[in-house]
Amino acid sequence: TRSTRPQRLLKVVQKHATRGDPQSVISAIDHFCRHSEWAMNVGDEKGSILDSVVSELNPEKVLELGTYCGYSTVRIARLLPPGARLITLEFNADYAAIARQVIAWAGLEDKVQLVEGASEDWIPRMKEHFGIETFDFVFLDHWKDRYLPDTKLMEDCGLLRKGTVLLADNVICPGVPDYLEYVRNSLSYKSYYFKSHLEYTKAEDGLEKSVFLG
Ligand SMILES: O=C(NC/C=C/[C@H]1O[C@@H](n2cnc(C(F)(F)F)c2)[C@H](O)[C@@H]1O)c1cc([N+](=O)[O-])cc(O)c1O
Ligand SMILES: [Mg+2]
Repeated sequence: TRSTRPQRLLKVVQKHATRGDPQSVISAIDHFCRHSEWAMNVGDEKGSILDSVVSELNPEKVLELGTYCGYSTVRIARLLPPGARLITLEFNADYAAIARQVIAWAGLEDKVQLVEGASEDWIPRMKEHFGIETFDFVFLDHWKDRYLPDTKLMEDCGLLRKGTVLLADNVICPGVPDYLEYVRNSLSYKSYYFKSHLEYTKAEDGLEKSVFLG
């Protein structure tokens, strides 16, 4: 039977990227998705904005919601200092299996912990299961109707501290209107919009950076 898109992405990485070289993994995926088959990676244009936010913050503890094939996982983990940790949540076991291999090909498995399951099950267990008190940086790129409830859940679980940065993908396309309204109007956040384009297309999209004020 026909392969899946994530399986085709992994094959491209294993064929065209160099083991242990995260940039070559990123470039191989971007080239394939721009010239052969679109996929819902944050992509190179929004990815550069993601890079600049991570580099400026230098986070020790990172949470990613929505691993998919591991493209943004690799983008973030490659910039983390030694000892820093990235926990990435993925609901779909098939996607998780692909992402593990992409992350390993990039040589970043020591910095990344991929956890399979639902956010509402794992967010409340971050402290007792992973020994995480609070996160320094959260990248939201999972189901768009989960951005707001999961943000409220992270608040309620005490996982955000003064200065924690949330960066949300797709705030225009597909869009996350309830999340945007919340972070832009809540007195607990200072929010900034980074205008960009939907990955590998000319459509408008953007990232929303929201700093938790405690
Ligand atoms: O739908 C989009 N993304 C949804 C992404 C969803 C991904 O997040 C995982 N997840 C679900 N729950 C969890 C957690 F964390 F809760 F466990 C993780 C899903 O299994 C999937 O791999 C999307 C769509 C477009 N587009 O143009 O249509 C462009 C994009 O950049 C997109 O991100
Ligand atoms: Mg996205």
